[in-house]
Amino acid sequence: MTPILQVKGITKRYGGLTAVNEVSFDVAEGEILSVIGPNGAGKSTLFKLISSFVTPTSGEVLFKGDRISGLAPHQVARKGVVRTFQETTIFRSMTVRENVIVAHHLRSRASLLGFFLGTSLARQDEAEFGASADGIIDFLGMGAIRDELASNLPQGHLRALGMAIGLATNPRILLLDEPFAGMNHDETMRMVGLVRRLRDERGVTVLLVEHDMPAVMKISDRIVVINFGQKIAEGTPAEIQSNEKVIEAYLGSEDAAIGM
Ligand SMILES: Nc1ncnc2c1ncn2[C@@H]1O[C@H](COP(=O)(O)OP(=O)(O)OP(=O)(O)O)[C@@H](O)[C@H]1O
Repeated sequence: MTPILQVKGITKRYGGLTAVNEVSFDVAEGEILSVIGPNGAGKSTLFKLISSFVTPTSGEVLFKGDRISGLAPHQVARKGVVRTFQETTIFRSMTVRENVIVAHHLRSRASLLGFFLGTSLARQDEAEFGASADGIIDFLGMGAIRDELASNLPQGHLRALGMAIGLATNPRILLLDEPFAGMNHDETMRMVGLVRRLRDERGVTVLLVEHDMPAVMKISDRIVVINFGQKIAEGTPAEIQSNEKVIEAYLGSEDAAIGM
């Protein structure tokens, strides 16, 4: 079966600096794959290359066998490859539900202008989007804060809202940028459970960049390790934890040791 995502020899140079260097890997449909590596290794750049926020210097990314590199980020998102958290737009003066409804307009037939002008197509979308938004909010266990203004939400809830906004675009692949950052153990475990359910119940393929090693080891089917822009290892959590190159890359870095 063709992998849902293929990263093929992708390179990104900024002037003399090679942020990502000839990285290749495949992602199978329904897989949870983490990208890890010391600070500055090139993980965020790799995510931006996959979601087409930056253009590769060379190499390409294929989604379901079609090249997506070179498309605009919104075109890639419409195809179903959605990056969330760092560049998610949350309208702080809107409620949780309103934010999730507005996010549906990325896949809307009517334009966002139509939504504000109240055209009939937009009104039809509105009813459909309201029901879908409620489904997502319930799925994420956010029912109690449905009508809360985003400006009143603490960090953990804002993150959940970021995920709800990502889900509103009906992704086939969700790219999560440090989903556990700033969370305590209980919040992290709750988020781990949610990501698993996303895959199990909605069939979403998940790629994540994360520094929280215990969470990465718990959640991932497979891990890709990047150091100085290059892929140095790829394998199951158990394989990665005992990989000499990986242990060496992490020695002396700010991140906690790879083992637990
Ligand atoms: N827009 C840019 N212009 C110039 N250099 C950049 C740019 N974006 C990233 N870099 C450089 O590319 C390298 C990789 O950065 P990147 O943010 O991808 O690493 P990272 O692994 O995500 O780091 P962290 O874990 O600290 O978030 C770094 O040396 C960074 O300074």
